[in-house]
Amino acid sequence: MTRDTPARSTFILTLDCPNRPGIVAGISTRLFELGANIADAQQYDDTGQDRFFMRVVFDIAAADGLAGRLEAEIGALAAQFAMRWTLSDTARPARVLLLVSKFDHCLVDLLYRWRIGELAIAPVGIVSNHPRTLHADVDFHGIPFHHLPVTPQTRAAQEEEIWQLVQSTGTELVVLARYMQILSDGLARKLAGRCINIHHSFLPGFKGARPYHQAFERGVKLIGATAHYVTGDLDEGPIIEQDVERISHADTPEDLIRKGRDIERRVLARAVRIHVERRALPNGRKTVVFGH
Ligand SMILES: Nc1nc2c(c(=O)[nH]1)N[C@@H](CN(C=O)c1ccc(C(=O)N[C@@H](CCC(=O)O)C(=O)O)cc1)CN2
Repeated sequence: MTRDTPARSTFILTLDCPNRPGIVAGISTRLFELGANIADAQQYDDTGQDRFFMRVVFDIAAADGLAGRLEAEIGALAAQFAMRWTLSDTARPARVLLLVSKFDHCLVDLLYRWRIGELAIAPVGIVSNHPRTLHADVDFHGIPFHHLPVTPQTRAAQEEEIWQLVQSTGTELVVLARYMQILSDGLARKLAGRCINIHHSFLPGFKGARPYHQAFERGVKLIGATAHYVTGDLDEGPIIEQDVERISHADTPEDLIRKGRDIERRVLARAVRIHVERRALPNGRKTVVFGH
């Protein structure tokens, strides 16, 4: 951009609504009238649910109060179509709270991708139910670390501390980076649609604890990892991303855990990117994930 070119902002609009004619025309016309340029548009018509999904990336002349005006204009149109919608300024990274337990390979991987600018996130805190000494060799780059130990007796109080942290830091996304505590229904509801977990199996196989040991006993030939939104039903939340790798009869549970670490890391990183780029739209028990 030269000195004379006026600054432009880029926004991502996502929407879903009952399907009917005129949705795309309505959105594109309204954006045109606002002086926006549509750079990318993807849509999906779920004929089974009679529901329409769309993701639009557009740029527009930067101006004070622009986001507020866009929200008012799009909100008026959304009301006509009974849309659920989100509008994000791509210049503002998502504020992310990272939760971890003993195993920090996914956490370290996310911090690396953030540090090199690959992931557009703003880590606001790291929470572990284990002490900082367990991760003594990990540089958290000044991100506040919160040791919040938990027992069955203290779970409610510990979750309240997490919730207070979410609110006080303006957290927009909570990532369970191998956080091995089951969130209560209450906290899962408060974080609906903005809490991602990495489960170390190819769901729906091997839910719950120790999935690699379950897989070893079953004699599988593929292991995998699944990133999903967290709900009150353990490991049942809408799936965002998955991947697998081949294993053999000669692999021990420790081999599966070792091979699984790389799958977990890349699946979680992809899911966080999909979420912060607003490519995942909830669709009942499933998700619509637009291309990238
Ligand atoms: N409400 C939800 N909470 C969590 C989910 C979820 O889908 N919904 N995913 C889990 C992660 N997870 C598997 O990926 C998982 C974590 C923990 C357990 C478990 O049995 N935990 C024991 C304690 C284990 C320990 O202290 O080491 C427990 O909480 O009683 C199973 C699966 C994260 N939370």
